[in-house]
Amino acid sequence: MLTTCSKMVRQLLQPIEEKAITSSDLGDAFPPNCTDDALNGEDDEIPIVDYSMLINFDNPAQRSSAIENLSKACLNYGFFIVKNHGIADNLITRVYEGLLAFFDLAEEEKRQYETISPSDRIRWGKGDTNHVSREFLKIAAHPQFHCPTKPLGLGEVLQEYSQNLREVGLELLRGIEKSLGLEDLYIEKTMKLGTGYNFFTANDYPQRLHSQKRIGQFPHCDPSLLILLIQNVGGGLQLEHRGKWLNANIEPSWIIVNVADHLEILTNGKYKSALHRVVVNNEERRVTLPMFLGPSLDALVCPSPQFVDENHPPRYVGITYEDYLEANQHHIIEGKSCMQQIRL
Ligand SMILES: O=C(O)CCC(=O)C(=O)O
Ligand SMILES: [Fe+2]
Repeated sequence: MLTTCSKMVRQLLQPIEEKAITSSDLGDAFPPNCTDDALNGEDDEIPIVDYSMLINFDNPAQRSSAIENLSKACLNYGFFIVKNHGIADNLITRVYEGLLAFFDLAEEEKRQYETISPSDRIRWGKGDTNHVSREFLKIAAHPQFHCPTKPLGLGEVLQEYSQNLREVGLELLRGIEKSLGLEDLYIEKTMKLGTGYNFFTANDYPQRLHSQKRIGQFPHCDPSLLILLIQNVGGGLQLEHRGKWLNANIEPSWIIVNVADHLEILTNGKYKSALHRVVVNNEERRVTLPMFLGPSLDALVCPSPQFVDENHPPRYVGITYEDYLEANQHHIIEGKSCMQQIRL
């Protein structure tokens, strides 16, 4: 029944053509002349969540205060920095080293991952136009973990990091469901997180020698429930907050988390998917690793009854995570947003 419903929705989705990016597509967020002023972000504060307080179950006052912070951050910003997450600095350093070593491989080694077939769980690509310069590696990490075989050891490091990060992400979701007044494990159960589909996108933005090609990624939102990102050097990522772009000046050992499309759908728009973009730093090569912590591919995601009443009608069509990811002929490793198509 659910599958039929989701299939019908899928047929209703109008394909959006993917097109090459040109300067005329830059929109308000990136005016065609791309002056430095238009690309600059502001250094306002970003909310911080202390993870060690969130998991301090022996100290209810500390845990409540962390949940309160989570709640304000999700409601007023849609993003926050996580400190004291317990993932060893040394493991994070090895992740950056492994990714840099992958991107440093000869191009013919990486090209084997360029194909776009429905069965792909690893995908490599690069873009280098007038405005954008980025190389990426996408890998599915859960329920099955996939990784290129070279460089040696990358798979082990990423898998260990992925397991650690997943635990942090699940704990954050438990805090979030508490902040929303939902029963314990509500998100885990309804989104079938035991088989939750998680993927990574590793991004490599080369250093810039000129003020052009500063755009790493155009403004966008992403699918999944939460996105947990680390970056080897500060600067680059900007998140939209009340009409301003805030610089995510986070240290290599911190995690920046943002609310993504499927938490917006589940909460019927109470928590909003965070709009973000990347404007790269001119001096340093920057590697980032967001993890997209999502529902199970077969989970039907629709506004939960707790957020729907006479005054708050459902704002989104229910659709399985898999159908959402595959809308517009995208494959599930692509991770493209299609919120505008499911808004009611
Ligand atoms: O590299 C970044 O800072 C952000 C990456 C991102 O937004 C993405 O890969 O979807
Ligand atoms: Fe993104």
